[in-house]
Amino acid sequence: MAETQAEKIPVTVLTGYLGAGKTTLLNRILSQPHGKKFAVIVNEFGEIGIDNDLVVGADEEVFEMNNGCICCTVRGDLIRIIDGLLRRKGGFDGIIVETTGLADPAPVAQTFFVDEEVQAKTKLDAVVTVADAKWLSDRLKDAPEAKNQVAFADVILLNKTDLVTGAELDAVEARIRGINPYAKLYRTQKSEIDIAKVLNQGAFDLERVLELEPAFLEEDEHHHHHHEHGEACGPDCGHDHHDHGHDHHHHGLKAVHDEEIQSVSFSTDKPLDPDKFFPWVQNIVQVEGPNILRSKGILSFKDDPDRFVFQGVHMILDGDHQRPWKDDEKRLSRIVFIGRQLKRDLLEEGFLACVA
Ligand SMILES: Nc1nc2c(ncn2[C@@H]2O[C@H](COP(=O)(O)OP(=O)(O)OP(=O)(O)O)[C@@H](O)[C@H]2O)c(=O)[nH]1
Repeated sequence: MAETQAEKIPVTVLTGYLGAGKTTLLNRILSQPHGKKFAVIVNEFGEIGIDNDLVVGADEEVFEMNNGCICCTVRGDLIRIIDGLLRRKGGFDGIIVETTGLADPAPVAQTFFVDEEVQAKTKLDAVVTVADAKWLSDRLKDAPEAKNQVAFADVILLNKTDLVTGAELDAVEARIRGINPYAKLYRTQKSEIDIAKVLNQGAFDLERVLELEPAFLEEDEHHHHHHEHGEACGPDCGHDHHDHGHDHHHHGLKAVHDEEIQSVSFSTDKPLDPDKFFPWVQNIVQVEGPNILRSKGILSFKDDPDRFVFQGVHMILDGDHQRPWKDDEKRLSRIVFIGRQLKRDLLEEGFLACVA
């Protein structure tokens, strides 16, 4: 039976470069008393699942695609997860897909037009891009996916307005407008926005996407490129190579390789010494800051009942006690760095030297 547009579940794709404020926005959406039931799909670029734990009220409705390889698996994985969601009883008022900061939104958006089953039951409502007012101009120069994220947006949150001057803000807004004059744009701090401006936009305009990327709906067989991404694919990278053909040539995904953006992550079950950890991490992001785009960690400190969560964007670090470790929870300290030319051995040695 044919379903009308109205009966389809709206899907919001939340994108934005590393550390721009996507998770902050997601948490806002989930915390507001809207009385709606959302399914959240979190896709992350990293070897260890951390994003999932940072989402408030994470439960079985948070699906993490911890595939370590953004380009090749995201679409197959996404289809599998959405198929699973659609089979669940009760249904959802909406699906929110938070993409990795490095993702080109094109293949994600493509999912909702190419897969028949998904297409029958869902509709892409809007691509919402969170842009970092402080770093976006730099990323537009060196990261094609940052440009694509702006280009694909229906709604743009120009976030972190507190970190720039009024003149800088006007300049970055002008850059955005040069790339995407159509999107609704809101200036925000801590991604604070009325969710009615983000959800149920009915804004995704396929025509405009086709204009930007004429090859958008082309099918082809080029799905053997994942090894270009080297570090991104671990030995347990669960690729589904039989998934729907997707086309790397047309989506600028090679840029991920060309720029050698990679992630390294480490973990230890031995408690850390905060007096060793903080000086170390502060120093490393100062020294390696330009190369470290993003860092994050969930840490267990000696004699501390609370989980400590920290995040960094370049050399700006932010951290806090999150909540007590649960009795049945493994007190594992995990840390992830995403960046260019990362010195894995140096980082690992430094991190492990913080054990109490
Ligand atoms: N100064 C400032 N910091 C902000 C603002 N919004 C978010 N942050 C901080 O920026 C960091 C990154 O925010 P997240 O919401 O985790 O960003 P993200 O886009 O989800 O990051 P990834 O998932 O790593 O790509 C956090 O430490 C936030 O607290 C803002 O408006 N101003």
